[in-house]
Amino acid sequence: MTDRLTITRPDDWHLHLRDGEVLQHVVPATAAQMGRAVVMPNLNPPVIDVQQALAYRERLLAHVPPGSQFDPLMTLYLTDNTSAEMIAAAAASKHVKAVKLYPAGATTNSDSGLTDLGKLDDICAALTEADMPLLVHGEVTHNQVDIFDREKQFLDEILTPLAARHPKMKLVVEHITTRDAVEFVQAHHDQVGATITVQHLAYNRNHMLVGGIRPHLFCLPILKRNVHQQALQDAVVSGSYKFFLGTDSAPHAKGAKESACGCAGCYSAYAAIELYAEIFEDLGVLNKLEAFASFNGADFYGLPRNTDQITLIKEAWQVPAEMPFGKDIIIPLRAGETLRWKLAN
Ligand SMILES: NC(=O)N[C@@H](CC(=O)O)C(=O)O
Ligand SMILES: [Zn+2]
Ligand SMILES: [Zn+2]
Repeated sequence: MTDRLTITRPDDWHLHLRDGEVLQHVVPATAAQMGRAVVMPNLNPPVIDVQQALAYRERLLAHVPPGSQFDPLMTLYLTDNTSAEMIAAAAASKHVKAVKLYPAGATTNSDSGLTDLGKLDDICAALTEADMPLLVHGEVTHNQVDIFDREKQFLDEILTPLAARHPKMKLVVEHITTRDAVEFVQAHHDQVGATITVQHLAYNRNHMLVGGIRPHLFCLPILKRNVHQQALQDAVVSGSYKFFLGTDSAPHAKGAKESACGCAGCYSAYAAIELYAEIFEDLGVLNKLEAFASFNGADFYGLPRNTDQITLIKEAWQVPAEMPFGKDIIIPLRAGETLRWKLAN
């Protein structure tokens, strides 16, 4: 039985850190384990240009503990006003690594998202030119489309033709949740990859809805039926280099989740690598954790792999029932439960 696992330091290729006083909690949590994280730009108001991204990065760096080399990789939020010049400027900056597409209204703070997807072609041409990836929250937002079908419909309606028109553009389908998305990624060339979260590997919609509604498992895209969870598990078991770690850790205060109109998002960053390790072990592929967590994403982005290592120890510990979150508290994923792996420090 493995009771110690040393791997190259991982990176989180999809992370929400928010802003303001909660940074004192969430930045050190990720910096304790990840070498880098792709920081999502859906602040309110969103991060739309290089200047804002660099200013946000400074606010993040102010909370990185001394001695940590944690490097926040910044993203720009695509709006109807994003221009090819703004993308060229982002590519020329050292710290902006990608552009994020939120269809307007798709998720938390996406009201400034692209309303006219017809504008995407110019953006994609500029991204291809800059060799910068387009990150997508892949869900359509039409009222008539069922929430469980929104990812598949986005793939069929938007991403399949877009990838065909821009075959050289790097495209990351973020936080995939369906068998359709796994097949989409597998069917494309190496320029198309995907992030997979802890919650979409560990849960399906029954976990969220049977025996009572569990608001802390509500995230977007929403948890799907078990055959889709199985397809995501098969994708990581396959060891394909097209899939990589992206927690989509998306913290919201307890009250914002336990509400008549609760926010979407799970807080997993506090123990991201431990949570993935447990899942990979359950799937019998602990030996594939390192590539998923520490190699595939860096290779996809064309960035060097981290050179230092982390060690996980087989040591049971209990996740706190709640954690401080600025003036609020937050209920982490798996609150009160026992985790099997612990990061050594
Ligand atoms: N994943 C979520 O459920 N929520 C994210 C937004 C997102 O990534 O779609 C958030 O910012 O809260
Ligand atoms: Zn999203
Ligand atoms: Zn997200």
